[in-house]
Amino acid sequence: MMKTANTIKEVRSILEETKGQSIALVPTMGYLHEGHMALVQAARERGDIVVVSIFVNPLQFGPDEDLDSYPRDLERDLEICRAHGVDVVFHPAETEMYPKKPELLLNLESMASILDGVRRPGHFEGVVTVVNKLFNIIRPDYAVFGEKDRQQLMIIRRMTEDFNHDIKIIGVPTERESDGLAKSSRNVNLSETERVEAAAINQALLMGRDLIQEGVTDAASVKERIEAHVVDHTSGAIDDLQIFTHPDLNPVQTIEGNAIIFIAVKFERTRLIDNVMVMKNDQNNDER
Ligand SMILES: Nc1ncnc2c1ncn2[C@@H]1O[C@H](COP(=O)(O)OP(=O)(O)OP(=O)(O)O)[C@@H](O)[C@H]1O
Ligand SMILES: CC(C)(CO)[C@@H](O)C(=O)[O-]
Ligand code: BAL
Repeated sequence: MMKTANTIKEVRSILEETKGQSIALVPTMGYLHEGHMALVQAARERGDIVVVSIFVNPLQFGPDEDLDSYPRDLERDLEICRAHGVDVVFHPAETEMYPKKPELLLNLESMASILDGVRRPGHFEGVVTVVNKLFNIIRPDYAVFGEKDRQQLMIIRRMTEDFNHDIKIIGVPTERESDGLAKSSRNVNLSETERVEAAAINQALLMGRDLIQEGVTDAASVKERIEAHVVDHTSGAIDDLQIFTHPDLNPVQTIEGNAIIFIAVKFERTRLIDNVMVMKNDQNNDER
């Protein structure tokens, strides 16, 4: 039977009883969807005990961001977890995670000097701080994150290494709606029209990927074509659009090797992100 815990003491005592079994943690901010369940599935394949944490972490939201309108529905989330065989849900209150204003915040260097590290100042510091706390509270053997938030995944891998956490970080490919839109809790905050338009984000990325694979090497022209597609098909504004080398995340002008295209699009109430990997030397892309 699934167990739920609201306090650190409770979750530790539940996990104490599972001693000797491996633990796989799936950190989330709730309002769960099939993307989260792909993470749960990956966790289930590795760990004996699957723990899902649900915590909307205020520390990773900027003052003008959507902390208040971030969708929440704990009862629905618990039902979904139960139906997917999750063993433990950890759902702490803000006062449990931050009884005091943290004196120590983790600071980030170059990996947060691009993309959402720049667009959302302080965001990744908030993410790595809470993930570091979750790692210390749950002490998992595995922790699972989505490639939709690829920069986050890369930063968490690095934080795990820097802090010598003995935890294997698992990355899971992006789950998509049938029209290609990356599943995201925030999609519910799109208007009906925006939801239809938002399919153009992934279409544009795939078009960019195709151009590169057909031999276009000039990053600026690829970006221009992607931008034109999004502008023509949506009412959203491009907040960010960058092509970086994979896996080093260096800015690229002439695309010669593997690359990642990142995009962020702002609709009226909602900012969506997506990315695709472009493997130049073989056809083994991680996306459709
Ligand atoms: N479509 C998806 N496919 C795979 N993993 C996903 C997907 N959406 C979210 N995740 C992963 O789920 C974990 C928890 O993410 P979170 O709770 O913020 O959900 P989200 O849908 O990304 O919400 P948001 O709307 O805030 O972007 C993260 O590791 C994230 O990368
Ligand atoms: C990893 C995470 C749960 C930390 O709050 C969050 O950034 C998310 O949901 O991706
Ligand atoms: N999915 C990343 C969490 C955030 O946007 O704050």
